[in-house]
Amino acid sequence: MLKVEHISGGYSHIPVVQDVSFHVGKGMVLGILGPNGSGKSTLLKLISGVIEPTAGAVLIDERPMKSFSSKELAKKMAVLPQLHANAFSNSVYDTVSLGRYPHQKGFFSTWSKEDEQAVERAMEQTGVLQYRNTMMEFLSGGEQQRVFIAQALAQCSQVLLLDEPTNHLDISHQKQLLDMIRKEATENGLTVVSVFHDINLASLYCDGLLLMENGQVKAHGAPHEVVLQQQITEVYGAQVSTYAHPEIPKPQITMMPEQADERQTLVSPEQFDITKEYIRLDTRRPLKVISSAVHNAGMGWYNTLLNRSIPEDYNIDNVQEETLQFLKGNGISPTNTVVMLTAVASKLAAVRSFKGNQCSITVAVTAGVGNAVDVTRTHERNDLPHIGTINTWVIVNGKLSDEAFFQAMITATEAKTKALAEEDIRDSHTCTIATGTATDSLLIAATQQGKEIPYAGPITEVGKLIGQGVFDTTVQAIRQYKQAKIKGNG
Ligand SMILES: Nc1ncnc2c1ncn2[C@@H]1O[C@H](COP(=O)(O)OP(=O)(O)OP(=O)(O)O)[C@@H](O)[C@H]1O
Repeated sequence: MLKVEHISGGYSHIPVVQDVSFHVGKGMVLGILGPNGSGKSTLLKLISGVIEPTAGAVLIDERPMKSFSSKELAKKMAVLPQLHANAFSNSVYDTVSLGRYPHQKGFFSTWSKEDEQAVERAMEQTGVLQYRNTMMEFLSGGEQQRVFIAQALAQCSQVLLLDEPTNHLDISHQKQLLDMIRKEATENGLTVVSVFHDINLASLYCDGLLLMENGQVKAHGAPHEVVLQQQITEVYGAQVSTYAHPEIPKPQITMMPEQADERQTLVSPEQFDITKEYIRLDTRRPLKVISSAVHNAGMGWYNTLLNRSIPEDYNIDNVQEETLQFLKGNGISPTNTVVMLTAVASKLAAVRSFKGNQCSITVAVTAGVGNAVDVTRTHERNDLPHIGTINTWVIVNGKLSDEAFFQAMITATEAKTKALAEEDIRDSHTCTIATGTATDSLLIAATQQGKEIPYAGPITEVGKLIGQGVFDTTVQAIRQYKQAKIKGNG
């Protein structure tokens, strides 16, 4: 649809954009990214013909842009510029209607039904219908921005060029506008080229991204090929971190602030609060946590870890709501706390620390093994999970990479399984050695301070600590559980 071939150009012979080429297919959205002054707006001006290229060409449907009359071109391409100097002394309706100029025929133009429909539709799409008779100067910056977008849409062109369309818009209107543009592209074949300052928005809404640096193309491709941690850090000169969007396959970035919280946090068993109701750890600085807990599972940052002792007849169907009530009732922040549940009495928890040369860990385990299962034989049974759970926490005084977090989970699970074998814990149905229970939960947390620990497999220092630590602590917790059962107070 739109082809830009080796285009160069700038202002009064100052070359800004140099040798830029790309192609945008019908119905595609291309986002132009780059730091201030990298030439994004100049590139848009070269494409729209506002400034004459010194080299290269722009083609629409394989036809050179130069060969279009200005009215013909306006039917093909609509432009939303960054600044709107002559915006005022018009009503909203009149401003949007200006977008129909290219469709007027003859010297005495007539306003057709089609013109009226296009204006009404554009005002509706951008949510400015309610302001139709209001003068532009009485609107907020964001409302004016939406009117100008309506004007560009009313033009009903095949290509839409936008320069920071979400500038001035709050998050709700950003979403509304970009959802609408995306829909116009996908459903009605509108081709869009838009400058973005917000890399995350560009990644969410664009099919392709073009990253500019000093007037040249630094990278061009799908969002996952352009939004790369090192590339963005280098081009923008700002330390960023990339992460996956939690719901859709689009990369996102976040800034890394210079002023991090540097208070040293070291977790040790003495900091655990063990009451009748729970085993609790509070830390000064949040821990990075990955867990299969019942409350705040997954990956996140939390100041409080809770392994809550519940009665055997606890109603698990209402667990989310009940947990929330429990936390609120005890003045514990629901958004800052990870919660596990156990039917084992808190006093039977084993909490121990293990020290290496580079890091240390604390392991806390409650081991209710009355209903242990052999995972390799559970396909032979069809009963529901019974209460009886091994809850394992591993807290590392150190900085784990993502890879190390997952390796720590594997290492801890293997060590737990070995502890069950050591203690001859068996599946009551198959009489084979159990590998865990039906509802085991695991938590790996780290202070994320100090030099990064890249791996946590069994032959790394932290892996060795986790292997020995989880094994010893689980064995101790199982023995305490067995003892209590014998005495009848477990
Ligand atoms: N009208 C102009 N006359 C002369 N130089 C200009 C003009 N407009 C922009 N420039 C220069 O061209 C270079 C690129 O500017 P441009 O506006 O294209 O960058 P940009 O990537 O859109 O920046 P921003 O993110 O700040 O909007 C800058 O060095 C700028 O000073």
